[in-house]
Amino acid sequence: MDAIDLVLLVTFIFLIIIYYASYRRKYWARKKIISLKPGNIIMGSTGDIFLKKLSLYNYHAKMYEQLAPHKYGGYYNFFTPVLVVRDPDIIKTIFTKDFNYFMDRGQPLDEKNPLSQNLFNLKGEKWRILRAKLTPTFTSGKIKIMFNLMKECTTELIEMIDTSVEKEEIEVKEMMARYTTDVISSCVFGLQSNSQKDPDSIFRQMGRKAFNQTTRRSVVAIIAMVIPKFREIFKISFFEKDVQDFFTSLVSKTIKYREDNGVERNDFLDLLIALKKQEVLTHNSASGEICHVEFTDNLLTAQCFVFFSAGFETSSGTLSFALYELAKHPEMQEKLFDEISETLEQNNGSFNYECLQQMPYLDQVVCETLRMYPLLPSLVRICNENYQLDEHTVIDKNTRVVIPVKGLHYDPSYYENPTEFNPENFSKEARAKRHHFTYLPFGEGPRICIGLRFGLMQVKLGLATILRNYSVSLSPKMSSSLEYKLLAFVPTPKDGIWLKFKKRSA
Ligand code: HEM
Repeated sequence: MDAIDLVLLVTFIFLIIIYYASYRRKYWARKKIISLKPGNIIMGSTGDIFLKKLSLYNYHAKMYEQLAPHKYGGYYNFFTPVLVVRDPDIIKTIFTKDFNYFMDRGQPLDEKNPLSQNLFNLKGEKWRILRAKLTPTFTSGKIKIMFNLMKECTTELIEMIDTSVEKEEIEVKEMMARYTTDVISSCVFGLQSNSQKDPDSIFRQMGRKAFNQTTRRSVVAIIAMVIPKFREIFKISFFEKDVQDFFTSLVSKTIKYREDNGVERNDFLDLLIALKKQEVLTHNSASGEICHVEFTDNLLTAQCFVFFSAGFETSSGTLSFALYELAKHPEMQEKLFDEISETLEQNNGSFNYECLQQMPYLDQVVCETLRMYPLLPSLVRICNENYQLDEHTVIDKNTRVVIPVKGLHYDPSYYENPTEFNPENFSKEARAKRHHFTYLPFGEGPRICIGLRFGLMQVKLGLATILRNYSVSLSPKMSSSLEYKLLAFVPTPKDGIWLKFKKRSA
């Protein structure tokens, strides 16, 4: 091939891409649905992430603002049209009444990878059966039993802060991750991860690896934006192989040990082993087909893994953001400290499950933290059948539907001065006035976070324990607003969260 042929070939390929892009980018216009300007020829509306250095975390909030005042509208993720639903009534219908059309998140599933068969990824009937079986594992009764395991970890939390408090300042994101890693390891696997004593414990190393924004992960994320099925086609797991191997071997060894020695520990693993004994689960789906789900060791391992991965980073993030906001607002911190002191006085100086549930201001602070810093800034559902959204619009089968959680949480028509941290947003009166579907830090409907109660409990226990012992203030190197890593899928402050801790007198 000579140089002219090569130039012609390149021009031809370029023209095909332009033609394909401009055809795809007219999708919303063809459907007469309002949409954002297609933006960059290759990247679509997503170009803002790369060109304007807008973090993925802030991106969907921006979509939400730009599509105002419409109830819904489209944008283009590279070449893929995505529907953003802004209206809380429609969101409610999608999450609840018409859930059957929007059951799945469109996560890639790899039949050969045991860890991929977890509750977060699973689709359709298989998800439905597993969810029904796992739900009783998370009742308040079961969480209450695990409370003592959780509480043991707070003794080490205080020891860990005591040993670090001599330092000028502490990076709390990492510190809180060490606490939640210990809690989750104890309550899920029944093992002491020792992450609070040893920052480089194997559990913490694996947890860090599972969430770090590596180059590999960024490249995979970008390719998956261009070709949504990329990970599914090439069976590319989100988690690195050594992380997967570590958890697979850990769970199988622990199950064997417990089964051989008749050990019971009242943790998630015990509850999952009990399900295993129920053998094959069958269910007659709505379509009449029979679906079999066998509760094998692999399926069990996948659930342990998702409890670990979904459980520690979300809770440690919430804790760190709460401490950051309380450091910025000493008057709120003191109000919370007073509530903690009173509660302790009435409970012989010790927290129990019930008293933590009965601390209204603690609840308001945690809810407000989750409003300002939702750990999943948007929720995704795939429409599995053509769906009549309203009298004008049908959503086509396989359309990706985004619920812009962060956008709703920062909408001034629902939250006055949304960029200000204000726990009064969650007073009884304020809650009663607001549409329920304008606050979605745990999602909603049948696919709502299964670990909600557990997550809230570990956050509240951690926060109350810390504030009972220390007051916190901002390190001088912290600015009053946070910048986030560009492609991280949970909000990750670029330079960490640095706080000063001062021991309170006993
Ligand atoms: C503050 C802590 C937490 C936050 C903010 C959080 C948030 C979320 C959100 C937003 C979803 C998606 C819901 C939807 O799509 O409608 C989710 C799902 C899920 N979460 Fe959590 N989560 C937290 C803690 C936990 C914990 C502690 C566990 C387990 C021990 C857990 C396990 C899961 C699982 C398994 C799912 C998938 C549920 C399903 O698809 O049926 N989460 N979480």
